[in-house]
Amino acid sequence: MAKRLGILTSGGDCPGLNAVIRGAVLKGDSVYGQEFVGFIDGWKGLVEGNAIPLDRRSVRGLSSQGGTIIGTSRVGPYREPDGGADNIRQRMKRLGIDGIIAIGGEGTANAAKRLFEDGVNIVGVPKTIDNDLAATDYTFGFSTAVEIATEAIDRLRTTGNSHKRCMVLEVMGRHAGWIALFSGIAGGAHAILIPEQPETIEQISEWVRSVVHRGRAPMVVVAEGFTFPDMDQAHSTKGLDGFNRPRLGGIGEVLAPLIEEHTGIETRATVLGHIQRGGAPSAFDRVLATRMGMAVSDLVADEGWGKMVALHGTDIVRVDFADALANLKTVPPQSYADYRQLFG
Ligand SMILES: Nc1ncnc2c1ncn2[C@@H]1O[C@H](COP(=O)(O)OP(=O)(O)OP(=O)(O)O)[C@@H](O)[C@H]1O
Ligand SMILES: O=P(O)(O)OC[C@H]1O[C@](O)(CO)[C@@H](O)[C@@H]1O
Ligand SMILES: [Mg+2]
Repeated sequence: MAKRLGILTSGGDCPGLNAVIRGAVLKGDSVYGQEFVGFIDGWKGLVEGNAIPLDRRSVRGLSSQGGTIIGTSRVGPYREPDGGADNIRQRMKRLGIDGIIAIGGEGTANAAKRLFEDGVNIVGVPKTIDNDLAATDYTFGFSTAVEIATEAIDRLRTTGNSHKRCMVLEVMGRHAGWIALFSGIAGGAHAILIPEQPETIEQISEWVRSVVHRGRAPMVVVAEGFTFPDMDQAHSTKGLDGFNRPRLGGIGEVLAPLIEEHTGIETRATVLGHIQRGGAPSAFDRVLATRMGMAVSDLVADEGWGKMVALHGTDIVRVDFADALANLKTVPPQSYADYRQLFG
């Protein structure tokens, strides 16, 4: 049985990461006698051998804390000169680590899958506020992000109503519009624009005008990955991230003046940004993250290398990395079409 485990958090942070760490350490310690270390700043800490001990005392009170106490980064495990499976296996041997628990999104899971195929003992826990991992029905962090975005919509509506303005709220969602869709429905938005379905400015303006004709102030929610039909990639003016992908954000600021130009209605944009990723997790996310942490302790006790824990219905199950990564979970066209009937 694997006794000494290294935990890392990789990719964007997400409310609930600390609750996973706490759940794993508490269950591992009390049920299996497992010991844990935390690698600092994701794969970087593993590659550089930078680890801190994680015992019961160090995870005290963690389930309500946002962020990750062991840090995160977008540095990959194959980075030269110290990365790669051989170096990592040697590093683990030197530190007496039997297996790695990688908590992260799709990129982290892809890196973990590759390490597993190269002979590293590794398991995964899925995380992302975007909720776009097909492996699991919900990821922790998503509920928190939706709560924050919904509160933002509620607040924007009172100021929009007072000034009779059109308000545009931009939320995260690179490939999937789940945060936009859920918060938009919860907040009664008049149009919800998601990466999965381009819409023309003419259509958006028609929805906005019809709201104004009813004497209401329009509320539009747009995901950062939304595109107009003539755009071949999402709006990006902020350079590349650590893994050379365009940093998104700012489509709301493009959309607002276009709405104003096409409708004559004064329009303001707000970009919610990292506020939706920071701070305390919702109660739902704390519970989900704690359950996933406890389940991953069981998984390593069974030496279920190459698998991730996931939520299926109300159960926490185990899935192979390969199956988990087959597809991204995007908003189904039919589901969007149903809600779209309510726009305007
Ligand atoms: N296919 C891959 N092979 C090896 N390493 C990868 C692969 N994909 C991603 N990585 C590494 O793993 C890191 C984490 O992935 P990424 O930055 O996409 O975050 P993530 O885990 O998907 O979380 P987020 O949801 O915030 O994007 C990347 O920055 C990159 O260094
Ligand atoms: O600012 P960062 O850390 O690069 O992350 C931004 C990205 O992270 C995500 O929230 C996914 O975690 C995306 O929606 C967004 O594009
Ligand atoms: Mg990613």
